Amino acid sequence: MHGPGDSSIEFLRTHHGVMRVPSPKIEMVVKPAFLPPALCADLIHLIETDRRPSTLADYNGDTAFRTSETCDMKVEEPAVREAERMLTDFTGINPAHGETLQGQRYEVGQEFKQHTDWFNPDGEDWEKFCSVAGQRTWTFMVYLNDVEAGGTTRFKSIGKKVEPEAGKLVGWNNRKADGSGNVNTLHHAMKVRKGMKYVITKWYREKPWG
Ligand SMILES: O=C(O)CCC(=O)C(=O)O
Ligand SMILES: [Fe+2]
Repeated sequence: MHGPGDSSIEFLRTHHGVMRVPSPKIEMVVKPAFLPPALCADLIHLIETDRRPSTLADYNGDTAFRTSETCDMKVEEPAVREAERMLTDFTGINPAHGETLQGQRYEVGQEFKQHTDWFNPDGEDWEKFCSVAGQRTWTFMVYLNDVEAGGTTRFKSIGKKVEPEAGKLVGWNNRKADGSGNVNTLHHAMKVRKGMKYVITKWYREKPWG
């Protein structure tokens, strides 16, 4: 049995249209057309009107590491509430374990270089980011638009590339069976070559968030 901050492949596969990425190294699913086009458009509008330069939890000295812009999605907005509700139904995770839904916007040339979403328990930022809510359990992100060129999310160690497509969801377990971080979740949001890219991301924690 898994905890309230956790999802499972078995549960996710009960939803219509969910594909498991066929790799024993990672628990990962893709579901095309998870969010309807009108909701994607509303979320894009919110990101457009309220964005700031993205930050890094573990700053590594590379100012070009994450060049996108970020929006903390406000639950007062009906579109955000609807997306949150759909994510709760889909993941089966108690929403109290979710971080604030985050929007991302990438212009041509912007990217988020290879990283994991889980934190290193031996790193200096563990205390700051994980002492209360614990490790990140699952990541679920949704592409909000079709990108003209580029913007692929590449998982190098499993040889998987996920192409942006309006409404498509991708989700993965950040941990191995023993609860430690899975290095096979390393991923790179590659540079947008043409057009713009918008995504929303939901990260879940072992313990309740804030
Ligand atoms: O935009 C993407 O394709 C991935 C974003 C990402 O990895 C993140 O925000 O942690
Ligand atoms: Fe990431």
